[in-house]
Amino acid sequence: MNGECSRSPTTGFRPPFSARPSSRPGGCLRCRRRRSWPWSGRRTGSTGTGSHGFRGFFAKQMWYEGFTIMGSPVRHASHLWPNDYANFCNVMEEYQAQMKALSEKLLGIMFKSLGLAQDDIKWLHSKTNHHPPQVVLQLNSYPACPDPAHAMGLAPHTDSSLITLLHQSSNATGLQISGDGGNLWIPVNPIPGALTVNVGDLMHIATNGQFKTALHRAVVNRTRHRVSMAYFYGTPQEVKISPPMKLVDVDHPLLYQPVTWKEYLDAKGKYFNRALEFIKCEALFIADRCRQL
Ligand SMILES: O=C(O)CCC(=O)C(=O)O
Ligand SMILES: [Fe+2]
Repeated sequence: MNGECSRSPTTGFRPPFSARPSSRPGGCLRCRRRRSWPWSGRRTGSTGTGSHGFRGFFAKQMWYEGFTIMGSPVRHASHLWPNDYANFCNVMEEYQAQMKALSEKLLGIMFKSLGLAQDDIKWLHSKTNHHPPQVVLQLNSYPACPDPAHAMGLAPHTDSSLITLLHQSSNATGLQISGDGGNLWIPVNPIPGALTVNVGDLMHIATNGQFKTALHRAVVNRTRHRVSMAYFYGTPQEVKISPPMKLVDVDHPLLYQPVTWKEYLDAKGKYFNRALEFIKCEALFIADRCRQL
């Protein structure tokens, strides 16, 4: 971890999870007096509401709460808004359908730009593959924070997906990206009507490092409550990801061992931002270690 986050005091803040449950979906988003969404602390397993899945890697709590959706959000939404969850669920399902189509189109273009044909990436095409790609929709909320310089929204991380399509609310800035391992951070400000596309770890593996995974973070805002929606498009559960041989030659040796997304997520769960290092091909891993001695 870097910068201001690591220097932050561990006291002085109340976490932003103070709202009462609302009976109306989105009601709290419209209410100026409420500082957060009503869903903190109800995460069970990998879906539902609460703090971020990777909070365990950081000593400090993130100024953040989220709602993770895989497939239908009905179970969690009906718990949050017992009398009125259908509209929310319909919108989320329609959004996921649109994002899926867009992700497949973008991935096709990205692979094509590397000279790859459909046959080289058969696993990508859900129509020809019996196992659908794994996808996750993550709703992120960053309430206004009284001292943004000493708080972290979402800690520096790379996404584990192939690609992530990110919608940011246009009322506040927050997303930042780093091309140099976290020394310099560049804002990626929202453009109304535009999505941000992040290259994730799986794409990095699948293209033998030609598309590089993007280190990013979200900072918080003193007066504005910011929200974002991240749609993570991954690979089918059982598929071992490794680059097509067209991307491997003497000048571009195979960088990573073949992994399924599940195996990669296990590595991410253990090593977090160093997970890619741990799935490197053994010879490269040893060479890296020797260089560090
Ligand atoms: O809120 C943002 O801009 C970033 C969200 C993000 O990086 C994520 O959900 O993985
Ligand atoms: Fe992310």
